[in-house]
Amino acid sequence: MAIETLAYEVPLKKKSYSPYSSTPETTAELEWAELVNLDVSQFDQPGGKEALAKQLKYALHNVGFFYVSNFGLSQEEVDEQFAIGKEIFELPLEEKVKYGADTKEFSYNGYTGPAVYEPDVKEYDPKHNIQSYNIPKFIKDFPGKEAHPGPVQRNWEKIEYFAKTVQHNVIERLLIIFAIVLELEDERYFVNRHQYEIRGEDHLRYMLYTARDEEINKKAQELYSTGHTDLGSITLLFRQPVAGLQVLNSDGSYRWVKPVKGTITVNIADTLSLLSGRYFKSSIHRVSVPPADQQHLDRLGVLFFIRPNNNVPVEVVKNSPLLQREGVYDSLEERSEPLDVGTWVKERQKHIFKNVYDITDAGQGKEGQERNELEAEVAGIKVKYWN
Ligand SMILES: O=C(O)CCC(=O)C(=O)O
Ligand SMILES: [Fe+2]
Repeated sequence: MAIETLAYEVPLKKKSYSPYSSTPETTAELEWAELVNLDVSQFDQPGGKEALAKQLKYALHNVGFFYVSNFGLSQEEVDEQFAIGKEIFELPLEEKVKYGADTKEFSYNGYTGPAVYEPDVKEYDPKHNIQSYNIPKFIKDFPGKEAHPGPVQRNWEKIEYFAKTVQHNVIERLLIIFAIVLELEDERYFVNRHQYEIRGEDHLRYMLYTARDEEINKKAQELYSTGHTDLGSITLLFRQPVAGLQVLNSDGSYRWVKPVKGTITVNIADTLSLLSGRYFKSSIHRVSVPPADQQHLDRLGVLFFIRPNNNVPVEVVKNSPLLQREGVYDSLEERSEPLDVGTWVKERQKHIFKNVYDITDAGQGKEGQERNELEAEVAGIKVKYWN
């Protein structure tokens, strides 16, 4: 059976953009995580999605990270997105801040960087060298291209095509695979909770880590970002070969996540984990300073942060034979009041803005506690941050 017809239109491809040249891979000997690679072009073959579910099951529960390949976008189309990101960050700061995210509303959409949310942030603060430009879904709830800077305006149709192709070829297929893993009668259970046309706080993010001096890297404990879980359903990372991303292994040590050409790196995030009764693992990850031969390179990424629709209740999926057998239903956290995804996302973003960025020194919580001790309750849900 072919994937259901699109509920939204994928616009036609436009003429190609000049590609952003790739950098060589690191020659450093690093401990890489071993991750499965899902060939999502198998999805529509007979027995394809069931085979993919089988392949993914262990990683979903135990690892929370995997790769996706053959997703129907050429390397050239991916490179174009890196070129657009590069052009955005090369704009003068005065121009970028015109499109600054509404941090008072704890929104991420638009430009963020030290100049926007923390003008006096220390240069060794993990957030000092990060800039992002976030674009929400291409739906009527969000402003059109006129609300964005030149490089986004000029490439609007291309970005829309890219985002919707990813939604159709990767996200919807993964959501069906997740339902098959849980043995749900309704394979579209998660798809129906991630409808493109319905408001949700998903976004496409161009993200740049600017290379820093050795001395500053040392003060920052050799980290670009400290350990965390993502808050949405899944995160997709289109990457260049600059190593940095690390996942916390079951033995308590971090492993590097290799950028593999032709793949998207995917990780499971908190909200999907919550919907699965925490059976799906929201992976703990961080970004290290790159290995010595890449430390001088700026590190650009193109990411998708996927979330369920705002009107979806944060509640564990019912009637999963797998969750039943695994005893997940017997040990669920009680909730006294219903919570919807929109409220949860907003409260969590507020918490991240107020607490996670408010660190007095690299690697420490604001009251001096170690970062791996940071634990809080947000909208009645326990959240944690790690070193
Ligand atoms: O840049 C990366 O590789 C990962 C970024 C990340 O973990 C995040 O933005 O949540
Ligand atoms: Fe993350």
